[in-house]
Amino acid sequence: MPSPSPFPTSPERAPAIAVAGLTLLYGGTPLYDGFSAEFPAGRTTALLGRSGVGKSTLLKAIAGLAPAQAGRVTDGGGADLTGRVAYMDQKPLLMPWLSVLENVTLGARLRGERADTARARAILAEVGLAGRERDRPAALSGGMRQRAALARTLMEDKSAVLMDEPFSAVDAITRLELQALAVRMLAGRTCLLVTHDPLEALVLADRIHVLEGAPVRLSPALEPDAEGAGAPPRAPADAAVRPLLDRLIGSLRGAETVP
Ligand SMILES: Nc1ncnc2c1ncn2[C@@H]1O[C@H](COP(=O)(O)OP(=O)(O)OP(=O)(O)O)[C@@H](O)[C@H]1O
Repeated sequence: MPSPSPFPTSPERAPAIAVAGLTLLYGGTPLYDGFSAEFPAGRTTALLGRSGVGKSTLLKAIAGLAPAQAGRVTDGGGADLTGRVAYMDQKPLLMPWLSVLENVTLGARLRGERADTARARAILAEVGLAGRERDRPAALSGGMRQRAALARTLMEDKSAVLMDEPFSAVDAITRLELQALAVRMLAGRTCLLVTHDPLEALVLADRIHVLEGAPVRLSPALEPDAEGAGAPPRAPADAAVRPLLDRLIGSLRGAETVP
């Protein structure tokens, strides 16, 4: 009998992610000022923007980890998202005193649940870390630590997933493999993906926004499928992807730089 997938389809219906009236100041300057946006249920939305514009802060605010002065995050129908969201930080944030396997099963143990170590091992194998389960994070390369953090996020099996540059530290081939894995595991979930790479956004996302300005504004969504590029994952060299890449690079060039 084939072994069950370590990525079961989430039993819960994926929520939309609706941000309403987000206001957040750093040093007295509003980074977000009454910002509202809705990201559709069951879809992957990529967020691009120049360095420092506020992409990570938006993800953190949605995860409840940024010090917002005002604003509400709901499923689009008024219910909050508590317990339904997995968040992967830009930095791997692994506990240095725990093994890789213990880091991946940390969420369950913090909740007082029995950790499913068989599933954790299967996910670690999927991200290319089979055989490294007992290592401490310090014994891993930067890219391996990022993959361990990705495994911990996948382990959470939430219907909404926030990922901040999840593939930035890995080599080109590993990146392609992890992108394919992400498409498989994110199917049916609501995902917000922060990336610096417009091509990565075009490979993975159903919708793409560029963040710009201070306070932040969101560009209208680019929907590659509606532009004839098909559904993700898209081949980076696909002829329909190229003009969209040019368009996104143009939007990023034209975006107001952040002081
Ligand atoms: N904890 C903090 N305290 C003060 N300022 C902060 C804090 N976190 C972020 N900022 C500031 O908020 C702005 C947006 O930061 P953020 O990390 O969200 O940008 P980003 O678009 O994700 O950047 P990058 O692409 O370089 O990761 C920056 O000017 C940054 O210096």
